[in-house]
Amino acid sequence: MVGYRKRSLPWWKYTVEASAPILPVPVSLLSGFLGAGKTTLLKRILEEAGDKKVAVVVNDVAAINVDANLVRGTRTLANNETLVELQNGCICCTLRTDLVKAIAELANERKFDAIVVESSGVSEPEQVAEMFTVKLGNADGKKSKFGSEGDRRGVSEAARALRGANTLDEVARLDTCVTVVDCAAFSGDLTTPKDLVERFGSREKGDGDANPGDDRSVGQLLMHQVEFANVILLNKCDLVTDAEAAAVEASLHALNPEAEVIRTKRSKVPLEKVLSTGLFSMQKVLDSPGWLQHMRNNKVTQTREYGISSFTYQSRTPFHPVRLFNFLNDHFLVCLDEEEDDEDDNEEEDQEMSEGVEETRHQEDEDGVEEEEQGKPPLVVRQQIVEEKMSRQHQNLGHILRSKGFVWLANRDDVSGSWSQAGTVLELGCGGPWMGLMPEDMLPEEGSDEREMIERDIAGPVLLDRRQELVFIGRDMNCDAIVAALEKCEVTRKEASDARAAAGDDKNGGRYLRKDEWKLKLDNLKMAPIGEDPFPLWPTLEEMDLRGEGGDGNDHAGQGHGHGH
Ligand SMILES: Nc1nc2c(ncn2[C@@H]2O[C@H](COP(=O)(O)OP(=O)(O)OP(=O)(O)O)[C@@H](O)[C@H]2O)c(=O)[nH]1
Repeated sequence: MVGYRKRSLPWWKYTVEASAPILPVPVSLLSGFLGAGKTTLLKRILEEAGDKKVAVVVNDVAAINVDANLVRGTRTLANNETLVELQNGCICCTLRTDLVKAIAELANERKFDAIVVESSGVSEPEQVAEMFTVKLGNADGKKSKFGSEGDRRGVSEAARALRGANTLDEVARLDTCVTVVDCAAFSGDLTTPKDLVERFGSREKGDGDANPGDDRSVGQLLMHQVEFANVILLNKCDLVTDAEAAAVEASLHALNPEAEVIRTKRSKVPLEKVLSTGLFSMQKVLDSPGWLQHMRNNKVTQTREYGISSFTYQSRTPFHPVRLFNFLNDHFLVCLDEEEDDEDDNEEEDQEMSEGVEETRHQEDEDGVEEEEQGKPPLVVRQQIVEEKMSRQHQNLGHILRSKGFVWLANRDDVSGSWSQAGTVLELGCGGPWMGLMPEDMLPEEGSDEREMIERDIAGPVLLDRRQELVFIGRDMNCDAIVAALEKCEVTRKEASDARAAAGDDKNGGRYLRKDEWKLKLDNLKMAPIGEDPFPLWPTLEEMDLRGEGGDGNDHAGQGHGHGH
């Protein structure tokens, strides 16, 4: 028989070990639009936390932290909970290092069972999540290259707060991303013609959260918050009928099938659904958007309840740029970016990317804002334009909530187009080189899932992976009409032959070309009489400098298969 000897520890060991929470402390990140119910949820968490010690970090972009005052105004902070206010900036851009510092300091107090961060309405949870794994410094006091020059002090302060840890997640781990959605405002926010300042108020004027230089659309921001969530609270259900709530719930399930969607009134939810759930993992949440799952699983169509459906449009014929633009412009507000991201502009920013942090668009300087605003029609006019486009869309195609993927434009054979639509706004810009043109050693490892997906897309040595692949998620969508409309945008054999003939390649009117080859080298494609090529120039393969800092294989493997926000 094995002997057993009872050992006792000195009393101080018991107290320390029994009460000090083990690092890393779980962090819940609350996102959601202005007025969705985040502060209401936060107050509820504090009121119902019982024995749990919860620290809160509240971010208000304005100089006066209204939310902090609201929380402080309740009796909820009576139990030694701590409230940290981060104001005059946004935790996903200008206050990133302040956030790391605040969380690290709270975690190192070793008295909290959980930390809850309430972000401002305009912040993107993905940008906050990235901060947990950014290397800020190490025990030797070395600092990583991170942040803009002006933020070096912030970086060293944050690094110091980590007390020797390299990354925040060594002391505090992101545990749950909760997005609160206002059920009554969801559809309106997706289709609003308002810009962020009109929707959220202006930080500059001190009446809201948005930065006047911020060109993100309201619908795209909402979509990012919904897609990057483990738990979605569908709040304010008291303001809609059951059927309306069910329809929004079905939409959210389609947009993010991995998230748990919980209908709430006044953000009333069992705390175990939002605290210490253990649900967050970066890979899982990046993989969770409905469009990506649809694309990955190679699903063609899927029908759900409440008229929600999704399908993928696939084709190996390029679009005629003018016809495509005209079709899009009839049904959406079209934004044509020259490049999907502009973070590759200089070496320093490349370095930041490699550290896992990129400059976000809403901290851009505000140069040119006035000019842009001067050119913008007044809201009533934009409202009218949107109503016309939406009514045409609903009548011809149904309600398209979200579509995403990439496109092949005739006369741009080397570079894919990246298509991202949320509600009213559709963005189409350069999506990087086709995978088939990437040097072999820059592709993901052979045998990996990413590599298999790329190989699956290669349609032969000429066409390679050039194709249209677009996932549509919507309500009462007329899939046949969408497919027919997109097919009409494709370049015809006659147009291609004429284009080749115009380039002096007219021996047989193009007929000597193999079936797949007539789709390529259409630089002389005729745009008139229907118009000029409306798409701005995209960088060429040479300009992209595939082997440069910005062109690593993994990054581009993300094209179409990664998160692609
Ligand atoms: N009718 C109704 N009102 C709600 C509900 N939840 C919150 N509210 C109210 O909506 C308003 C905004 O709620 P908040 O919790 O402050 O929203 P928030 O997301 O924190 O908003 P910001 O802090 O401004 O970004 C408050 O007046 C709440 O009382 C709900 O479920 N139904």
